[in-house]
Amino acid sequence: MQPLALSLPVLTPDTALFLDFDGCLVDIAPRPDAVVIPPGLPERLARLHDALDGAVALISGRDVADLRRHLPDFPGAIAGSHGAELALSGQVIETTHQADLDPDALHRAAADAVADHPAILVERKPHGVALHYRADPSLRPVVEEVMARLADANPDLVLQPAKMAMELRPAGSGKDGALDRLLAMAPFAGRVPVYAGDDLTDEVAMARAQALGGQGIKIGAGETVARHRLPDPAALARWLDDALEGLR
Ligand SMILES: O=P(O)(O)OC[C@H]1O[C@H](O[C@H]2O[C@H](CO)[C@@H](O)[C@H](O)[C@H]2O)[C@H](O)[C@@H](O)[C@@H]1O
Repeated sequence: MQPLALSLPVLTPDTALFLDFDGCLVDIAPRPDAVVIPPGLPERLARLHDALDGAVALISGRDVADLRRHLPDFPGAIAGSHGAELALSGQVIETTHQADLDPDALHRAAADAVADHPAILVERKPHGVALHYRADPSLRPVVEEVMARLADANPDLVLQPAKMAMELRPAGSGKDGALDRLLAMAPFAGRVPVYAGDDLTDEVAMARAQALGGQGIKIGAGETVARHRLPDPAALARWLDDALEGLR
């Protein structure tokens, strides 16, 4: 494991800022629909968007519509569904579809497979499905077995371990690819990426940001490739506020 630098990156006017959502901008909640937007978060994001000339993006495993429900006024780009969706200026401009993926059928298959375990939450996703075992962590082996079976039956999807959950996401999607796509377009192109995230899915994106001369910030505990760490979303919020002062 790489030693983590004690200092945090400095945001400069040529930074491109990439922020994960669950566990990074908002605290982890018992269920996906129970997350609480911290007071001041929408305003903080809007101010960052202004200070960085629009170069602020959300990059999440959630789909774009879900993120928009939680942050309806977020003015920046959103890469949703682990990068399978990309939205700029309120429009989804790019979607990676699996021609033969029927999300309803996948959701039904997952729900049927765990019907004997009501503590497992089945999350329907437009590009896959997630099974959550947060309500009863002893059910993790059940979730892993079911998801491995569903992955075998759906070769266009890949398994993605998450926090107290397993997901199936489109093969070829990923937050590193989302970072690359955004960095190839205005207003992100030519800027230095800074990526903050808390989960396994963020590791490839933080590695990519650092390989491109930028920085990764791991939120919370756990092994990471990131050179920097903050303990929780509240600490990230404080650091972002300080960074905003420096950008004025
Ligand atoms: O990429 P992210 O923005 O971090 O999203 C990753 C997944 O987050 C959600 O699940 C996680 O957060 C839930 C709410 O705090 C929590 O209950 C769950 O245990 C976590 O795994 C979301 O439900 C997924 O769709 C996202 O892919």
